[in-house]
Amino acid sequence: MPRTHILALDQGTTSSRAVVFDQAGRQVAVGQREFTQHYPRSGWVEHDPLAIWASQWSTAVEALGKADLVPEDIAAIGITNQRETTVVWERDTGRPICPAIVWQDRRTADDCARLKADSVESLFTAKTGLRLDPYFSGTKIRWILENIDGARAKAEAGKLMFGTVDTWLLWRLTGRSVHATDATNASRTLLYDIHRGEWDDELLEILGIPHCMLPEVRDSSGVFGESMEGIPIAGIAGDQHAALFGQACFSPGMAKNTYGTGCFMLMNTGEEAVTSRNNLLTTVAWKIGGKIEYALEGSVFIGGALIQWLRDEMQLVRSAEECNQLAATVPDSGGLYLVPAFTGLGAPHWDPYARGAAFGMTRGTNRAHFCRAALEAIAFQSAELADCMVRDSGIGLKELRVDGGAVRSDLLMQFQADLLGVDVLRPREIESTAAGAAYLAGLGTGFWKSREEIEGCHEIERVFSPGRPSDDMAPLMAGWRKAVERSKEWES
Ligand SMILES: Nc1ncnc2c1ncn2[C@@H]1O[C@H](COP(=O)(O)OP(=O)(O)O)[C@@H](O)[C@H]1O
Ligand SMILES: O=P(O)(O)OC[C@H](O)CO
Repeated sequence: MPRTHILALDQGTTSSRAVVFDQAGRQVAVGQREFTQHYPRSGWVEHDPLAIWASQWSTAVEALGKADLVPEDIAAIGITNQRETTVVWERDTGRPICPAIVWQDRRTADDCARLKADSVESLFTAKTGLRLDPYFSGTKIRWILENIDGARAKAEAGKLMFGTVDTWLLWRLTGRSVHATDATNASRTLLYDIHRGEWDDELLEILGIPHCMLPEVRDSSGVFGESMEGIPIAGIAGDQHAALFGQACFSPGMAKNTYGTGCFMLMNTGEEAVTSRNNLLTTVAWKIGGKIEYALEGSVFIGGALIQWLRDEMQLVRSAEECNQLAATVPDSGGLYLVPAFTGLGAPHWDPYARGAAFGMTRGTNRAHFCRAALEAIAFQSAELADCMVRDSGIGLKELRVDGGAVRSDLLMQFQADLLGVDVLRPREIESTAAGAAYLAGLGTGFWKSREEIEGCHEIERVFSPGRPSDDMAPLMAGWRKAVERSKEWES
């Protein structure tokens, strides 16, 4: 019997998802499960690696069940994942030695500041395309080696394994036999030279991380191993890279923005690793057929999570939909700006000490204004990224492809188009991340033959065109920039 479907495992920050795709690239079933976030101290964010694994596994079972398929129907598995989140486990027992340190975690801010004072940031940036920020895995690994009893000795003796979440899932899926990652995930660790395409011994030495802990780095598309059910695992990419692929942004200058927990804008720059002069990151778009293609990236830490915060912590609304309905009852935010620097600020500000703030409140400020300001904040942050990207690449943005949970908000999409002054294209399947993982796995096994075939699977559901003159938008953007400046260096 021919294998007819691809299974994408999309391990996100707040939930694990499994999505089954058919040959036409259409989603036929989805399983999704949230798992617990742990905030043991201010600025710390942790996950239980076993909860990640259990939730991911159960969503796969759920999705196959919903699609009425058995493992023998699946041609390949693609894995895509929250990036940078750091897992360290024992080679022998498979037991994690501590909770996973999540990408949002700021515990290594002081370590990064010390490294900056040692003037090594330019070295890290030149090799990795990143910055010395607690966001990335490198200083998180060092924290574990220095703070978990016996970890350093065990690591040096080859008894510990490091992995980003893709590696952790791959290792479990293959019955603990394959310890590997792909070049996109490696490019988020601060340890990988994106130009040479290798782990970098000089950076490992500076951070005191033994090479033997690291996974082998492979292409993003191609067979990594087989799951215990005999399904080839044939594609791996960090979620933002997978979304770029899933949105068929295959040519230089094409860009996408994903509105999930955070917002991540990536622009394909082809074979050229463009160095940013505007505080963006240079990253691996994907590695296929042994060839690395690159992207510029702007990473905003809190996007859709601001809406969750209004719902869960502030209890201002019962759902994201209600937030949108309320926001639509007012013509504007009434001068209110919300800066969601809950875990510091990412691109282009890079301030781990910034904290969330609300500015411009008056006696007339109400719940609807908060909802509107929250949606607008997501768009303002993304507009700042687009501005930097255009200046860095020298390529004018022709359109922006969007995806992720928060693009369900028409109000947000329209406001984004108004701010950017270009069309915002929302695809039929807003889960581009999962689609990208599926495409990479499908290409890796011959299920799909070419990028052209994949382009044919990509359908636009709605185009939001700019509807307001730029003269209206410039003062709003100026107000946003003022608010951001005031939220900086709050905690020190
Ligand atoms: N209708 C909506 N309007 C605005 N935001 C929404 C809406 N629906 C979902 N969201 C936001 O989208 C985010 C979830 O998107 P998703 O792509 O699933 O995130 P992740 O992969 O980061 O877990 C949540 O933060 C949620 O608040
Ligand atoms: O889980 P997401 O979709 O918010 O993505 C997280 C990013 O990969 C972090 O860099």
